[in-house]
Amino acid sequence: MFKGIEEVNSEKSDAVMFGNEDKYIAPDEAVDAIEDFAGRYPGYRRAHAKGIAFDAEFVPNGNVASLTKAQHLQDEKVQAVVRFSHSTVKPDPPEWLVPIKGMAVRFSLPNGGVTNLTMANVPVFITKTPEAFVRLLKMMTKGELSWREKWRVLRKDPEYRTVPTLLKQLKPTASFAEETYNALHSYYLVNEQDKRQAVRFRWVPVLEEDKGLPAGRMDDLEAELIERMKSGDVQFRLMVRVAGEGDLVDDPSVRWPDERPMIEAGIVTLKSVREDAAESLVFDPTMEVEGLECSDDPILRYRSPVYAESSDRRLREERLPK
Ligand code: HEM
Repeated sequence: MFKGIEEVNSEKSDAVMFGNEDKYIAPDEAVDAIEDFAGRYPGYRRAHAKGIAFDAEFVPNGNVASLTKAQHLQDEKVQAVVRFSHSTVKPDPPEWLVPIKGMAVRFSLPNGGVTNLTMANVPVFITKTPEAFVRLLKMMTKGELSWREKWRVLRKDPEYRTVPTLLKQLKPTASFAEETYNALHSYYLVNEQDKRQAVRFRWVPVLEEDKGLPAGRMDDLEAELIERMKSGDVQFRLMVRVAGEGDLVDDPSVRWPDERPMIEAGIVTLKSVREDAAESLVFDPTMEVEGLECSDDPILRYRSPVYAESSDRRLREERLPK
C-alpha cells in the first residue's frame, strides 16, 4: 500500500522510487526546478503560495457508502479545512493573470484519521510523468532559447500534447466560489467486501440564483469569497466519477469520457475564515484512509515527497517583507 507523508518523510530514499529508474527525479530537484523557473519566495509554498483558508463542514449523503468504507463518505458530518489558492509561486500575484486556481480540502474523520483532496480548476494535468513535468520546467527556464523556440519544442514533443489546448481554455476567474475543481488523479474506493472501484473526484459549486452580489473583482478574490460567505452559503458538491472499461487510472493527462456515471457524495460548506490561513498544513493528496486508496498514477505519488520537500523548506524559512 502507498505511503502517507509521515512515512515518506522518514524514508525519503526508497519511498519516492517508482516506475522506470532512468526517469527518477528526486523531489528536491523538482522543487529546485520550480524555483529556478518561477522564483524563490522564502517562507511560502513553492506553488499556490497565496491563498485563503476556511473552517468548513462536509456532509456526506451516503450515496457512495456501498462503494467505500471511508468514514467521511458515509452519512455523518465531518469537519474540514478548505484552502483556495492561486497556482503561482508569488505571494502577491496579479490575481487575474493567474487563471489556474486550487481548492484543497482536509477531512478530519471521526476515528482521528485525516485525508486530503487537493484539486485544481483544470480538466487534465499537463504531463503523464513527473520526469516530463520537471523536464518542461527546465526547458522553459533555459536562458539560451527564445520564447518562440521554447514554444516550438513544446509543440513538437508528444509528452506535452495537452498544453496548447489547455492554455487556450484558461480564462480569468471571477470567483473562487464559481469554479469547478478536479482531482485529476484516480483513487480506489474500497467497500466492506474489499471490492475496489476506480474513481475520480471533483468539486462542483452550488450556485443559487443571483443574489445581487458584485461580480468578482479579480484583483481580490479572497475578499469576494468572504463577502459571499457572509451573505449566504458557499458550498460545493463532491462528485465521484466511476471508471468504465478501458479508462486509464494512472494517467492524469487523459480525461475519462463524460458519459461515465457521476455520483454526488456530499456537500462542503464554508463556515469561517481561518486566522492562520492554514499556513502550516500540507495538503498531501496521498493520505490514504480505510476505504480510500491511491492509484499508481506517478504524478499523484510524486506529489507527496515534493510537498514534503516544499513544506520542509518553507516552514524553516523566515518570510521576507513583500
Ligand atoms: C509533478 C506534479 C506537481 C508538482 C511538482 C507540484 C508541486 C507543488 C508544490 C511544491 C506545492 C506546495 C506544497 C506545500 O508547500 O505545501 C503544491 C501545492 C499545490 N498543488 Fe501541486 N504539484 C503537482 C501537481 C499538482 C496537481 C496535479 C494538482 C491538481 C490536481 C495540484 C494542485 C495543487 C494545489 C491546489 C496546491 C495548494 C495546496 C494548498 O492549498 O496547500 N498540484 N504543488
